[in-house]
Amino acid sequence: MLRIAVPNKGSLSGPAAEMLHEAGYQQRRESKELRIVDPENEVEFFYLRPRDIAIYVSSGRLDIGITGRDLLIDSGANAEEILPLGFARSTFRFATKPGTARSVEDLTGMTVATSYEGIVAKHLADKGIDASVVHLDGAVETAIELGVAEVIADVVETGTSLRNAGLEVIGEPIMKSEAIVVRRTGADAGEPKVQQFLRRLQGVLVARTYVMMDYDCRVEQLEKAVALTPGLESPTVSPLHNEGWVAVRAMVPAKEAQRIMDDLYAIGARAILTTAIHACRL
Ligand SMILES: Nc1ncnc2c1ncn2[C@@H]1O[C@H](COP(=O)(O)OP(=O)(O)OP(=O)(O)O)[C@@H](O)[C@H]1O
Ligand SMILES: O=P(O)(O)OC[C@H]1O[C@H](OP(=O)(O)OP(=O)(O)O)[C@H](O)[C@@H]1O
Ligand SMILES: [Mg+2]
Repeated sequence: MLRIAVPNKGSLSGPAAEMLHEAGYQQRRESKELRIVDPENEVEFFYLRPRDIAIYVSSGRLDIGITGRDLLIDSGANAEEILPLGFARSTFRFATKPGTARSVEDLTGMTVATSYEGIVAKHLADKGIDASVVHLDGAVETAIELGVAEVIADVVETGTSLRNAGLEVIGEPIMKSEAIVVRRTGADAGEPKVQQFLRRLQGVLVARTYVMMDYDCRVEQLEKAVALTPGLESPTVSPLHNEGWVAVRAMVPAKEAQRIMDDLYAIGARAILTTAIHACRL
């Protein structure tokens, strides 16, 4: 049975459960459940604190985990990223009150409050900056106002939390993060059960980012049309009953679907349809 760690709370937990559900796995019914077995898929899910997941996986007791890239790096655990999942995207940045510091180099001698001590201490050491780090569990934006630190280092997505606290970012992002699948460093990623799990999640990612496009076009326009919809391998082209026309079917990126439909229409394609993909294996 494959043993998988899933975030039990916070920004990662809802989208992770949703993705697993879309991939056909049973998920817990109540947020208090800490462990469930999905016998049909031969998987056991452990609902753990996102911050602890890389540590459990590195111990080898759990085969796979879903966590954030920033949490993995901060933990220093012996685990590695094997698949990015595209949700809980964020940056990790320094911020302070306007006028305190203009660049990261100005942080020398200051105190930085953060929940990600591992990332911050390493970043400062790599840059050769001598600053102290104070660990806080969360809501670090308030630390400056309350005099615990001059600078914070925190997760930034929209920037609303920083703006509300009257803070501005300093320097470039320390790192970019998103939800990821982790595995113990050096563990056999080719194991069939692990591969099947990854293929299912990849299927969800593709189903979320692509749509199926169908249209009819004149044979003379086929090459131009196929250039607009090359598909993943190559589009399916079938003859129509009316001579001189073909039907084309190809997967296209969902974000570009409307533009592609306009371009296809402009070269004479008609009956252009897009449909959602519910699941796939590439
Ligand atoms: N506002 C946000 N937007 C996108 N991702 C976020 C956001 N806040 C946190 N994350 C990501 O979620 C992960 C942190 O998960 P965690 O559950 O520990 O924190 P949280 O979502 O802030 O919840 P908590 O309320 O427990 O602090 C990290 O990978 C982080 O980058
Ligand atoms: O840039 P934004 O869109 O505002 O998002 C970033 C904020 O979201 C998270 O906070 P959360 O609400 O999880 O609280 P926390 O600080 O207690 O973790 C994170 O720690 C930032 O504070
Ligand atoms: Mg948080």
